[in-house]
Formats: sequence, structure tokens, C-alpha cells
Amino acid sequence: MPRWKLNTEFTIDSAHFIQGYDGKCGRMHGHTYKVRMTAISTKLNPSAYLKTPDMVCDFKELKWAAADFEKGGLDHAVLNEVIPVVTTAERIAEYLHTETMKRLPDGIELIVTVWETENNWVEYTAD
Ligand SMILES: Nc1nc2c(c(=O)[nH]1)N=C([C@H](O)[C@H](O)COP(=O)(O)OP(=O)(O)OP(=O)(O)O)CN2
Ligand SMILES: [Zn+2]
Repeated sequence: MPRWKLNTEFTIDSAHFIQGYDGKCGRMHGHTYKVRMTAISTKLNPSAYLKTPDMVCDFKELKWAAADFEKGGLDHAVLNEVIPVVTTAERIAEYLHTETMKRLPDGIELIVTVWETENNWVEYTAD
């Protein structure tokens, strides 16, 4: 069976602190998070901009979080004010997965990878 693996990467500059963390990460600080979205599908779909079934999904739908906070994304947001759970990289990846899946056609497997620093990253998939 054919299988497409669509990838896009973007960055989000944002502030956060980890509630309950007994150390420096418990204080407000910032990261340039790098995010990779991997969308896997065995069929192609139409999109809001292309009515024929020729995309896994539109890259635009995978990159919504890269937009400015005031335009619905997470760039230049205080993550603690947006994400309703503790803002570890693990939970940020889970949140991005949940919110992105709402924007995608059915039948897509999504993998979200979030780098908090160059050397620290997490990968999230919902099974
Ligand atoms: N499993 C996780 N561990 C930590 C997370 C996380 O999201 N998941 N987050 C943090 C903090 O947000 C912190 O900002 C990161 O700190 P740290 O890894 O210490 O990064 P530094 O670049 O400052 O590293 P140094 O070794 O202190 O220079 C912590 N842990
Ligand atoms: Zn941090």
C-alpha cells in the first residue's frame, strides 16, 4: 500500500515556567522551541485550498502553532496562559498533537516532535 510521510518544521518563541518545579525551570523563562510535525497517510485528501485529493493535508494546517499568539498560534505566547496542563515539553507536544488533529482529515497518523533546547527533545504519538 502506498504511504506518504509529510514533514514540516517551525519554531515558536515563547515563555513558560514549570508549575511545581523545584529549580530554575520553576521561574518564568523563554525558549525557542523547534517543532516537527510528521503526518503519515495511506491516502491523499482534498483541503480548504485544493479541492482534488492530492495532499496528505495542507502544510498550513500542520503549522498553525507557528502563528503569532494574537493570530491563533503560540508564537510569543506565555504558554502557561494557553496550555491547560503543566508546560513540560512532553505536555506541550501532547497539546500540539491534540490541537493539530482537530484540523486534519481522518485517517492521518501524526507524530509531534518538540525540541526545548538543541539537545533536549521529545516525540509524541497517540496510539
Ligand atoms: N523531561 C523534562 N525535563 C525538563 C523539562 C521538560 O520539559 N521535560 N523542562 C525543563 C525546563 O523547562 C528548563 O528550561 C530546561 O532546562 P535545562 O535542561 O536545564 O536546559 P538548560 O539549557 O538551561 O541546561 P543547563 O544544563 O542547565 O545549562 C527542565 N527539565
Ligand atoms: Zn523551560
